[in-house]
Amino acid sequence: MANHSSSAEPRRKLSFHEITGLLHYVRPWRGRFALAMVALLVSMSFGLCFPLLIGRLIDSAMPTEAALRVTSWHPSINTVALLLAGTLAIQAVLTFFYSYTFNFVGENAVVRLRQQLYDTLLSLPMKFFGEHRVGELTSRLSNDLTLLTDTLAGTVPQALRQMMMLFGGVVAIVAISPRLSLVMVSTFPVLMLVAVFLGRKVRRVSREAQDRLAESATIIEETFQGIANVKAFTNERYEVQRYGVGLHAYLNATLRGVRRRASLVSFIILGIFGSITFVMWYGATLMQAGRLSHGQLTTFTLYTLFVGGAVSSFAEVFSQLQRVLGAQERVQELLGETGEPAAEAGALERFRGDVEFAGVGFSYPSRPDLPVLRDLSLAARAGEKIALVGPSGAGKSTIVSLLLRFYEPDIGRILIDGAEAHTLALGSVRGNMAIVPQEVLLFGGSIRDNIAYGRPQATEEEIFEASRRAHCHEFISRFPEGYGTLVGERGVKLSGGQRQRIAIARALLKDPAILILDEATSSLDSESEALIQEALAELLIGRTSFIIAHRLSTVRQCDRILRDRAGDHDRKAARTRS
Ligand SMILES: Nc1ncnc2c1ncn2[C@@H]1O[C@H](COP(=O)(O)OP(=O)(O)OP(=O)(O)O)[C@@H](O)[C@H]1O
Repeated sequence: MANHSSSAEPRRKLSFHEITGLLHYVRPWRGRFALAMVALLVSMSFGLCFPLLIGRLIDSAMPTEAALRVTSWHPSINTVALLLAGTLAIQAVLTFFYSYTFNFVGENAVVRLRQQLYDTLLSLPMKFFGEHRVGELTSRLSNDLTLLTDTLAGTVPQALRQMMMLFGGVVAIVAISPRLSLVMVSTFPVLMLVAVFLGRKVRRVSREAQDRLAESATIIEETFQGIANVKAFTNERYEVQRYGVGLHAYLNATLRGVRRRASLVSFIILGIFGSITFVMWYGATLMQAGRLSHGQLTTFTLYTLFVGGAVSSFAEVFSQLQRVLGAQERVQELLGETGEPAAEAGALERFRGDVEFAGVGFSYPSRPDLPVLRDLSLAARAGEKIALVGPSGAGKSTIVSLLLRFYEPDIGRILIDGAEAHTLALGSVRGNMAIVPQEVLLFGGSIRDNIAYGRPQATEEEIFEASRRAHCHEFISRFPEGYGTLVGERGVKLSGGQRQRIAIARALLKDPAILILDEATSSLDSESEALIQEALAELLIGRTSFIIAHRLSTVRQCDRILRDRAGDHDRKAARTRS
């Protein structure tokens, strides 16, 4: 997945505006960031003094005529050595400071962004989650944001550093010997042109190799997903062969890339050493003619290395910036999605529990041509129990989703206590409802936390009370750590019946006016079943309940049945009090 996305990364033009846009994320720490910048600039200035001092050190040892002509300042070897030591010490301290600060700001900025993104994602409507894959969203939260941290903490400072090296270096070499600079610079365009040309070819091939690898990964994924099929049809050989063909294509593309990369590397090494030799040769002739001192040539060579290093690092900086701008665009896209109006149950309005569906028609946004509900009408007075019965795919869960306002109906109205649901605060609508699902999902935490999920501000006593009424107090108390017992991967594993009763306790704690119950289809032993039935009876009292029913006994206890016999949307409501 990661491979694939990186290989599919489109090439894009970098604009100055976009790059500076990245700095937007560090605004809350702009003081520190600016200070780190200053430290970086000062540290680099000291770094640029280094070749100069080394040159002076050599000239102090060999005070030739040419050396004496360079400057009137002729310090002793030890003075220069001390200055060098001082420069290095200051540089070390500043480097520690700026690299720590850039990382501090980068990490903080991205932690904040992660939080913001998670916040936005959670507020998005269900429609959004129907259209995006979970893998894609977690990849945004992890990969894209990690890339952003690396850039803010690493690439931005690196780009600044290299830019300074380049300009400082070029100015220095021109100042030392314009002639020699001309010779050096003349070798550059040829080198750069060939490197860019070869680099482009390498990139194209390595992208192709990544695509081939992603394709063969897809073969593995498909095979493992359908492993039962593969084995049943004894197609193992066939799959191995299919994978082999994919791998071969990858290998061919990779080797093509390797050949090109090898020629690029050998060319670059030849180019660098060749131009240094060329420059040194010309420098040596200047030195022989007494027009350049030993120290100057050394200084010149060191600056040349600085400039060469800076130029060669730009390719990497650019590709990193390109990748991060792509990532940033995707993150911004997500941040720009419109969320649901705040669903927190702030000022909760207490509903009576009258619910009415009036001529409701609905199809899912992803499949607009396939109506799921057509002209559904149903009125439930406060406290009534409605059984939703019908074959799989009839639309029972869809009715519940509309009630919870995960989606809005295409036509018709849903009324709660006589008011149109979409005019009520979303927080109040959901705050007045609780759902006991068929498969209860417990979070990795304590049993107490899991029950309090229904009302996080509930007191300990209220939690105990809800557990007693849901018949789970007894089994929880039997655990050595009681309500503090951890559930989930690292804790105890609860049975299906126990988890259901915890979900009932959770709903009791929430004390909703409207209850949605998706009855479990799996059969439990009769004792567990009896406990759940008792707990449910307690929970249903005085609430409007929508029960997705699978058992006749449950249906019998309901006031009304909404039935879809064949999934042909021919629904009729019938009163069947037994
Ligand atoms: N998120 C969705 N996007 C698109 N179509 C959906 C979505 N959820 C359900 N459907 C479709 O809507 C129809 C009704 O589904 P729903 O889940 O409401 O049925 P159900 O009666 O609850 O079935 P079951 O008893 O199997 O849970 C089905 O045809 C299903 O394929």
